[in-house]
Amino acid sequence: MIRVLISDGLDDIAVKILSDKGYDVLECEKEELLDIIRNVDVLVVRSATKVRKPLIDKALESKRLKLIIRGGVGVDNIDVEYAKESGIEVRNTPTASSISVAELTLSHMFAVSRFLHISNVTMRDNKWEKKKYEGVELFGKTLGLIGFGRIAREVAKRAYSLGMDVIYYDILGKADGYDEYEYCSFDDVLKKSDYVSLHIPYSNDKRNVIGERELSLMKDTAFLINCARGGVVDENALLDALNNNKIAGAGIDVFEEEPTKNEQLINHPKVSVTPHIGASTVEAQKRIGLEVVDIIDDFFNRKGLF
Ligand SMILES: NC(=O)C1=CN([C@@H]2O[C@H](COP(=O)(O)OP(=O)(O)OC[C@H]3O[C@@H](n4cnc5c(N)ncnc54)[C@H](O)[C@@H]3O)[C@@H](O)[C@H]2O)C=CC1
Ligand SMILES: O=C(O)CCC(=O)C(=O)O
Repeated sequence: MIRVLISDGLDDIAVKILSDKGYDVLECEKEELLDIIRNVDVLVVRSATKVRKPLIDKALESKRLKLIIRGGVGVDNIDVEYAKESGIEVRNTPTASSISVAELTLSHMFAVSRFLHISNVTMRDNKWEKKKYEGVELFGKTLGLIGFGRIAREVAKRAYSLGMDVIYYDILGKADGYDEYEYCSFDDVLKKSDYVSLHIPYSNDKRNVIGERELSLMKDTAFLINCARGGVVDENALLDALNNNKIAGAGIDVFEEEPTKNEQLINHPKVSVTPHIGASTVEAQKRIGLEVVDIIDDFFNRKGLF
């Protein structure tokens, strides 16, 4: 029987379909993984479980693990090269959560523009700070996207329909078929935008894409939104920029360390925070779950093992 181990959870419908199809489905906490990994064929994770060399080496003791699936986009929590060298296939679900992350990005843009984050806190403290909370409209402003892949394109479409001008930079260059948006250099996106939103993967080679230099290029009135990965932004440089009024605010879903202990950042009045919930919607998790089922079916049918 093909055994599928789910760490970090998977949508209930997907778990039921897998069981109904005859897979032996186990769910475990990440602390139990090292004990169980030798006895499974498939490992399904989200972002909390780190699949590094020690865990892969444990799996190699039995050579049973054949497939690791990241139920999500970023595979920075998996040592993909080492897994592949060890004969273990790694897959992800790249499109399933794009709309959810795009909507969260817009949510942070609205939050910081209209003080939703801070008035939710102060009103619970019996304060009525109406005069302090004169915000700005998104309409007519410029949104600058760093990275122009699947999520950024969903953000662009929505921002454009709100009356924003959209500019973008991507290491791959200008994208075909998007003439309503302007392609700019990296520095020009930072200089021209009222909102800079990051939609790039985390890379060990280029950790802090946004640091002191980049923040200094932004307008004093601009907002930085990070629903991509912690570590893409230098959190100390961001705090300095916020405290020195170098930028107007930030919306952050992802942190250098998760769960974050950066209390200065999460309690900052100019910052709207969420605990890495970009993909945490009913719809995205259902799509991810169903895609995970398809990946497992395809993999074992392809190998003639099921
Ligand atoms: N907050 C959350 O819960 C979620 C966060 N994410 C993050 O969002 C990231 C983007 O996801 P997608 O749009 O689906 O990926 P994608 O692969 O479709 O797009 C990423 C784009 O960034 C570009 N890029 C890479 N490095 C760059 C750099 N240094 N400067 C400029 N462009 C660069 C690539 O060429 C590509 O076009 C993921 O890698 C993941 O880390 C994804 C899903 C959920
Ligand atoms: O699984 C999650 O909630 C994290 C989503 C994410 O960051 C991703 O898919 O890259």
